[in-house]
Amino acid sequence: MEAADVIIIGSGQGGVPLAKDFAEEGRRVVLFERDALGGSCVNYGCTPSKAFLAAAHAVGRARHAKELGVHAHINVDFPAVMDRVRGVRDSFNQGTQKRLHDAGVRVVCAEASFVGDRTVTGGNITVQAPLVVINTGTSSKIPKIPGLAGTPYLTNRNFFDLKQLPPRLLVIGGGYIGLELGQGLARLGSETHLIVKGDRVLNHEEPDVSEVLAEALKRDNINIHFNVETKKVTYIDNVFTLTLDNGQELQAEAMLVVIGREPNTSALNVSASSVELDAKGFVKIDDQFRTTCNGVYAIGDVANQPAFTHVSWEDYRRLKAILSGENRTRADRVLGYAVYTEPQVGRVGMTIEDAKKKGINARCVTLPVSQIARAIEWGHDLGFYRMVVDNDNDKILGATLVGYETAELVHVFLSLMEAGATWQLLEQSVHIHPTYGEGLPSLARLLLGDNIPSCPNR
Ligand SMILES: Cc1cc2nc3c(=O)[nH]c(=O)nc-3n(C[C@H](O)[C@H](O)[C@H](O)COP(=O)(O)OP(=O)(O)OC[C@H]3O[C@@H](n4cnc5c(N)ncnc54)[C@H](O)[C@@H]3O)c2cc1C
Ligand SMILES: NC(=O)c1ccc[n+]([C@@H]2O[C@H](COP(=O)([O-])OP(=O)(O)OC[C@H]3O[C@@H](n4cnc5c(N)ncnc54)[C@H](O)[C@@H]3O)[C@@H](O)[C@H]2O)c1
Repeated sequence: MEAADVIIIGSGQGGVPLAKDFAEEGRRVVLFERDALGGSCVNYGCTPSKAFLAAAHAVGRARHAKELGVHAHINVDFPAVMDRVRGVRDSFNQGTQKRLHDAGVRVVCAEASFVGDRTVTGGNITVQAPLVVINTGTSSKIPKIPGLAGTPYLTNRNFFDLKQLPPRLLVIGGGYIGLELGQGLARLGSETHLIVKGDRVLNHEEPDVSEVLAEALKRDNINIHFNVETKKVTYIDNVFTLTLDNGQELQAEAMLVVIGREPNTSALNVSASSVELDAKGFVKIDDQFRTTCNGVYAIGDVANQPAFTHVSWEDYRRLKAILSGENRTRADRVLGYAVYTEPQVGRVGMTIEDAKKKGINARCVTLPVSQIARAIEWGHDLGFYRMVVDNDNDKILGATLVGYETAELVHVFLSLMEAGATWQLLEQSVHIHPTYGEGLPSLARLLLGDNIPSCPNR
């Protein structure tokens, strides 16, 4: 048995900086990682998917340029696209390795499991420490479709290893990953079918967000099959055949299965400790990241936090502050996120439905992007900006922005909400013409009762 000051399990987005900081302070830190350093974000998530979408959206924009009178001849060099994606991913992965090495973290390349309350084993070593942080993330949930097991289907784990563009693609799941990667491959040239269990894509979002996205996907020639389930899969002569419950059969050379995530806790053997899991297998934590076992904390996706990199990273900052004696919690932060389809979805805070459920006296206003001069000039007609405000104190409660690069624009709301601003502050702001940002004070002006947003030249 070895002794350390800190054990980190999993090199996710919070675990890596935590390990680095503690090691730089001179503490003995042991980090267990069973797969690639840097976790999902760096190796199978954000980094490769966004590098991939850079190519896909370049094609999409070139193709849609015909609406501007520009007719492009597009030649996709798919192996070069994917080489670049893997190059970006590898550089981030190597950066993670270097940061941990330079800080003096002892990295154990092995799966870790508990053998006692603060005692962890893996890769032929057993370590005990007063502080253990679990940052093991999630993995793809795989449906029990007859015939699926054993076929070379894709998940986010192996998608970025693709070498050739599949001529045809089936995507099971109409959530974040299905839409981002499905739209991406469609734009690069795969004939794409999206299989959606319910009656809309992105079903965690407001219904009109789903409508805009469905229209955008149709414009990319994606075939969306709503209200269907998959009954059977066969894979013969390098072709998948998917039988739907309405009897329809679809065929493709590639099939992407993206129906959600499940926590990486089964290998942890938490029953050897007092760490408790919830009914879905996530690690139970309190507002200060404490598990039910003294000295053991959990951060990021595995603790059932909103599954985003910036959340796991912010968990690290807050946990570090808590461990150094500050009275911080995870409960008081304004969280946003984005979906990197085209158009994008930028979200922060509450929707009007969320506000109503909480009993808040709230209202919302919505401005179609087609009312914004910049959108008209640039030929973008899909999307809308929406803001939710509290009627009692005028504070901004949330925003949904669907349109061009709204992942950037939504930060205006993140900052306003972090500052506790009222909508009148936004209404009085003078934004630059002609920009998409100009639509935000116009949106606020709708609360004054203006029917036509006061945007120059409109
Ligand atoms: C395709 C895709 C695209 C995404 N895009 C975005 C995006 O654009 N923006 C965004 O904010 N988020 C995005 N996400 C979500 C984001 O990747 C995750 O929320 C983020 O990685 C959370 O990380 P984490 O710190 O919880 O753990 P992870 O990054 O999942 O890391 C956990 C690590 O723990 C390791 N591990 C697990 N069990 C053990 C064990 N027993 N022993 C040792 N090691 C173990 C795993 O191998 C893994 O390396 C995306 C996810 C996917 C799948
Ligand atoms: N831009 C980003 O920040 C980004 C991008 C990708 C992923 N992520 C994170 O990763 C998480 C996982 O993404 P995801 O797309 O796997 O999950 P998701 O929860 O977004 O979507 C999964 C979809 O699959 C559907 N589904 C469930 N079971 C099904 C079945 N048997 N057949 C067909 N459809 C089924 C669900 O109804 C849902 O619409 C996201 O929730 C998000 O937190 C973030």
